[in-house]
Amino acid sequence: MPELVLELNGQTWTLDPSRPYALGRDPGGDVVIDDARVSWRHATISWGGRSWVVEDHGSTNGTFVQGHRIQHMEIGPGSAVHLGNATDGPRLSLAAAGAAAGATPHQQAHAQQAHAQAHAQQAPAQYPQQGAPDWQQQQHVPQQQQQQPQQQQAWQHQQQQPHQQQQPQQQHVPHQAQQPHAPQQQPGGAVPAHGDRSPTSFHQVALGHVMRIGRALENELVVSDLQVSRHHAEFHATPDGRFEIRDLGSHNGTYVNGQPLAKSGSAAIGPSDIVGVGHSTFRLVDGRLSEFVDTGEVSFSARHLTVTVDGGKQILKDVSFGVPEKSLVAVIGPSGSGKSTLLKALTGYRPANQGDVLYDNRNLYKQFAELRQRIGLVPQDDILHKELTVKKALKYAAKLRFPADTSEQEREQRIGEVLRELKLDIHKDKKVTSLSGGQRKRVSVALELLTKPSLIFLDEPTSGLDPGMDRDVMQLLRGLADDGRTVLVVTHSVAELAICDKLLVMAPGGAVAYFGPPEEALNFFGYSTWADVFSAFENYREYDWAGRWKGSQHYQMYAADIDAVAPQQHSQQYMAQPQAMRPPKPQGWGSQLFTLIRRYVSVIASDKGFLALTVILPAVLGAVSLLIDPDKGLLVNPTVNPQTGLHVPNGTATTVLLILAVGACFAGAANSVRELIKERVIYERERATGLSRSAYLMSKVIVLGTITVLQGLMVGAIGFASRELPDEGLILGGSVLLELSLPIMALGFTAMMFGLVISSLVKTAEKTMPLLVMFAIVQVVFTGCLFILHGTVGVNQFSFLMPSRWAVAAAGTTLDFNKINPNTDDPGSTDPLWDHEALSWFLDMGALIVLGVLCGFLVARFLRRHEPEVMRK
Ligand SMILES: Nc1ncnc2c1ncn2[C@@H]1O[C@H](COP(=O)(O)OP(=O)(O)OP(=O)(O)O)[C@@H](O)[C@H]1O
Repeated sequence: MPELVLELNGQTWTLDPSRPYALGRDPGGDVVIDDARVSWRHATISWGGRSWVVEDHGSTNGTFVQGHRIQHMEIGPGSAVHLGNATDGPRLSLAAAGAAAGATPHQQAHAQQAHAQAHAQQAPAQYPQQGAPDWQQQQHVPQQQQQQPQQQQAWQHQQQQPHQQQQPQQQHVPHQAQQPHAPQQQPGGAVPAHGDRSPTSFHQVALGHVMRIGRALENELVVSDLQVSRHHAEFHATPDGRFEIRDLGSHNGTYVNGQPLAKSGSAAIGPSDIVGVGHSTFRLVDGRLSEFVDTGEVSFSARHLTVTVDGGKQILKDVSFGVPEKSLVAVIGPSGSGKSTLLKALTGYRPANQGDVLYDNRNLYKQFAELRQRIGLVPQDDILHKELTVKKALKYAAKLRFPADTSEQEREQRIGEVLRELKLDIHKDKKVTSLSGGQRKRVSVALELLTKPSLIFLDEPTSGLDPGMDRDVMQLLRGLADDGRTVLVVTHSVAELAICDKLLVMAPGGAVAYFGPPEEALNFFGYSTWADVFSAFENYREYDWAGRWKGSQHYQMYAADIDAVAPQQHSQQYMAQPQAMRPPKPQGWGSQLFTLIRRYVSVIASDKGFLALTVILPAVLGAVSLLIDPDKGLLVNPTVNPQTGLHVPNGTATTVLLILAVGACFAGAANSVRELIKERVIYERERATGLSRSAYLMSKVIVLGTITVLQGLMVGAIGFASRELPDEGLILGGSVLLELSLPIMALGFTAMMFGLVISSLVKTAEKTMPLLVMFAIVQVVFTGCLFILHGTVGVNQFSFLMPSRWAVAAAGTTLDFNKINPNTDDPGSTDPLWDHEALSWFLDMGALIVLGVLCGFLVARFLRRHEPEVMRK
C-alpha cells in the first residue's frame, strides 16, 4: 500500500495506510497545526482502500482543495489542502513516499499516542455547503481555552476515582472498598447499577439477628429522615449466613437496586445489592451493613440523550454533559431548541429514547422509582394554589408528600426549616397571590425542598420577573447549590449567568452548542452579547452548531470524556416495564383523598368571588324562569283538542323545564370547566411525587359534585316552588317539588362531569369557554322541549348522549309530559322516556347517572395524557 508524505511548514510526516491521521490544533492529534483558524479536531487523512482521503471533521472554518470547501475528498501525491482558509490557511502538501523525508520518531510516537483518542470522538454529520457566514470569519478562540481549568480536572479525577479522595474507613471495607460503586465502565459503556460513595457509617448484623430500620427511636437503626416510615424495614441475618431485607409496609417503599419491594415483601440480598431506604442506602460489607446517607452532594451527568418523536424526528440530539456536586448549571437556548425536552429527559418525566442520566453514577431511568424522591422540579408555572397562605400551601404539600405516619409536629418542623432557609417566615401567613413574583418562586422552591432533594431542576424560574428579582432568584439558586445540592436551571434570562458554574447552550434542533464555564461562552461563539449569539442561531438555523461544538477545544475539556461512552438504547426496555418503575405512594388512597378534599375546600373557601358566584348563578337562573307566565302552573292542560283527541300543550311547563335544565347544565359545567386545566401543572408535579389519579379525580367529583347538586336544588326550588304542581309524584308521593328537583340536581352533576371532560381535554384555559357555550346550546336543542325527538330516527338516538334529554325526561315523567307536550304530528305515538311511570323515572335518572360515570372514566383517561410518562398506567 502506498505511503503518503505530508508536508506542512517545513515539517514532514509519512502517513501509513493502516490508520487514519488526525489533523488539528489538538496537541494530542497526529498533525498538530497551531493556527487559530484551524479547529481543534479539524480533519483526518486516511487510506480509503483505493486512494487517500481527506475528511473534514466539522471544522469551523473549513477544509479546502483547489479553493473549494470540501467535506470528503480523494487526494494523492501532488494534492494541496488548505485548512481554515482557501487561500492563506495552513497548506498541506502531499507527495509520494520517497519524495520527502519521513516523520521524526518523536512525531510518530506522538501520533500513535493520540490515535486512540481520535477514535473516541464522533465527527459531526454535516456542514453548510455554501461559503461560511460572516460570523464564522470573526471566529477566534480565546487563549485561555488552551488551559485545562483546574476545577474541571479535579472533577473528572473524582469521577474516575471517587473513593481515593475520601476513604477514611477503607481498612474496614473489604472488596467493595477496592472496587467502589464508582463509574466503572462495563462492556458497552454501561454504568454499574450502584453508584454510591464512601459509607457514612457501619452497622454490625449478628447472624440470626434481625435489625429493624425506621424513623422511630425504638429501631436498632434509626434513620432520621421524614421519607422513612417509623418502622420501615428489617434486615434478617439468618444463622446460615444469608441476608434478607423485608419491607414493613413502609409508605415510601424499600428498594433493592433501585426497584421497589412489594409492600411487606422481602428479598435476599448479597454483597453486590444496594438497598434504598429514604435518603440512605445500605450494602452488605463483610457481614456488616454499610450505610451511605445522601445529604445532597451528588454529581450529575447526561450521556448521549436523544429524544425521537413520532415520525422519527429527533428533538433532542445526543446531549452529553456532566457536573460535580454543588453545581449550579444554567441551560439557555432559542425557543424550540429542546430545553423543555431536555428537562423532561433529565427528570425522568419523559425518558430519552437513547442515552442515560446518571445521578451520582446511578442510572436514573433504571432506578427512577427510588431516585425520583431525590429530585425536585420547579416548573415554570407555580405549583401552588394561589388562594392559600404560604404556610397552608406547604402544609398540604407536606401532608401529601410525606409518609402517612409523620406527625403534624414533624411536618410543621420541616416546614419551619424551609421557610427559614428561604427567608419566607415573615411571609408565611400571606396569601400566595399577594406575594411578588420572586417571592412566589421562592415558595415553589420551598415546597420542593420539603423532601430534601439533592438535585433541583427549575424551568424558567425568572420568566416575567424584573431584573432585581431575577438576580434574587439566581442568587437563591446559587445558595442552594453552595449548601450542597446540584441545581439545574433552564432560563431565558442571560443577565445572571455569571453566577453559574456551568452553562449549557442548546442550538436550534436540540443539540448542544456549548457546555462549559459561562464566562468563556461568548468568546466561544465569537460575539460580545447573547443577543448576537441568538441572532446567529436564528439566521443560521441549518448550520451544524453541534459539529462546531464537537470540533472545539471546549468540547475536549468539558464533555469529551462523558461523550466517549457509547450511547445506551433503552426506551423499549424502560417503557416495557412501567409497572416496575411506578413508585409506591407515600399516603394511602383514602388519606390522599381526605387531604385533597380539605385542600380544595380551603381553596374554594378563600375564593370569595367563586363562592358568591356559586350562589348568585343558580339563584338568577331559577328566578328568570319565574318571569315566564308567572301565573301558570306545570299541570296537564285539561282542554282536549276535539280533532286530535290530544291535550292542548302546556307551553309554560315545557319552557320552564327547558330554562331550569339549561340553567343546571350551565351552572354545573361552568363550575368544573376550568378546574383541571388551571391546576394542571400542580397535578403533573404531584402525580410524579406519588399522587393517586383516582383520588385526585374523586376529590374534584366530591367537592364540585356537592356544590353543583346544591345549586341544582336551588334552581329547582326557586323554579318550581311558586308553580302549581301535581299533588302526587311518582316516587316521593307528596314531595313533588323534591321529585322534580332531583333530575335538575342530577343534571347539574352530570354537566359538571362533562365540564371536567372538557377541562381535561383542552390545552389552554381559553379554549374552555367556547366549549362550555357549545355544550350548553347543544343541551338546549336536545331537551325535547323545543321539538319532538321521539320518532326522529338518528336524532333521537343521538339525544341519548345528552344529559339534558334524560333530566327533562325524568321530570317529564312526574309532570306527564306525553300529555303536557303531546306529539301532534303523530297523535298516537308517545315518548317512552316520558311515560308517567315510576319505572321511566328510574330509567331516566339511571341513564343520567351512567352518563356522569362514563364522563368520569373519560376524565381519568384524558388526565393520563398530562402525566409524566413514567407515571402512566
Ligand atoms: N411531542 C412532540 N412531538 C413533536 N414535536 C415536539 C414534541 N414536543 C416538542 N416538540 C418540538 O420539539 C422542539 C423542542 O421543543 P421544546 O419545548 O423542548 O423547546 P424549548 O427550547 O423548551 O422551547 P421554549 O423555549 O419555547 O419553551 C420544538 O420544535 C417542538 O415543537
